[in-house]
Amino acid sequence: MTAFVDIEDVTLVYKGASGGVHALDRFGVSLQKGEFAAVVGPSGCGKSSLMKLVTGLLPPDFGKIAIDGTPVRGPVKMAGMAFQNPNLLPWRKVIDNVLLPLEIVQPHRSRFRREKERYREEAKALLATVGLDGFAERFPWELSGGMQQRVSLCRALIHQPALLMLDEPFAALDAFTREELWCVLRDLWQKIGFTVILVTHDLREATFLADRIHMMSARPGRLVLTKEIPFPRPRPIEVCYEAAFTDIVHELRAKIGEVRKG
Ligand SMILES: Nc1ncnc2c1ncn2[C@@H]1O[C@H](COP(=O)(O)OP(=O)(O)OP(=O)(O)O)[C@@H](O)[C@H]1O
Repeated sequence: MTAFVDIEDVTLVYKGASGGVHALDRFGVSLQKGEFAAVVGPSGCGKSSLMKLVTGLLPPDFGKIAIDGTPVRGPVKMAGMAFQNPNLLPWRKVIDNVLLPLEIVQPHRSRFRREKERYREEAKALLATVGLDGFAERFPWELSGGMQQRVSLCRALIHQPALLMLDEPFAALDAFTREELWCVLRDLWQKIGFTVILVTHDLREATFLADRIHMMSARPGRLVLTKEIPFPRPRPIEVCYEAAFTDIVHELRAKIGEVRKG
């Protein structure tokens, strides 16, 4: 089967006055359509750089990336993105933050004015799916951090991207809210069926959510191992408290420890 996301042998060097930073070295993984992948690794190993390459915000120095068979040569329209900071615009209501990509990304942009009511209904339905029914007309600063991150997920998904790129989206949340949001993401993914690349430091998060976890070495980031997560779907949150789950987390933690020491 051909891969939906194919990252092949990518190398990235940030050029600078002091000789450059070798961020990624011949990194490669591939994802099937609808797969949930997590990328973990020591701090500074090049995880965010990988996200920039896959979304076409930076070109690799070597190697190639293709999405759905098309080489990435510039910003990728079929990707939605969410980051650690929800980055909502404080002067726009929740619904207008969610609608923002539709004002930018074609073909929605040309239709937006004409079909605004339909789009607003879609945004409200998506907000309801993440538990924010009735919050569409609020401003971001009236919402908790977890609620803002739910809005950020809706904004990433409103244009129905085939690929969702997440860079530490839950890192700033408390442990309970984080687990709640894992379930929100799990449910959205199961309902809609997009492909996900999740960058995270949290090994429990990766093990709960992902089909496969890819571990990177310390910088320059190389692929060290790929771990298949065997728990059946749908996964209840209780799986995180089972011995088999904890064993995987410990195994990954030990491996990251080795990788950090080089
Ligand atoms: N624009 C840039 N110019 C120069 N060096 C950069 C730039 N962006 C990142 N780097 C360097 O590239 C390396 C990889 O950075 P990156 O942010 O991709 O790592 P990361 O794994 O996401 O880090 P963390 O886990 O701490 O978030 C780091 O050494 C970083 O300092």
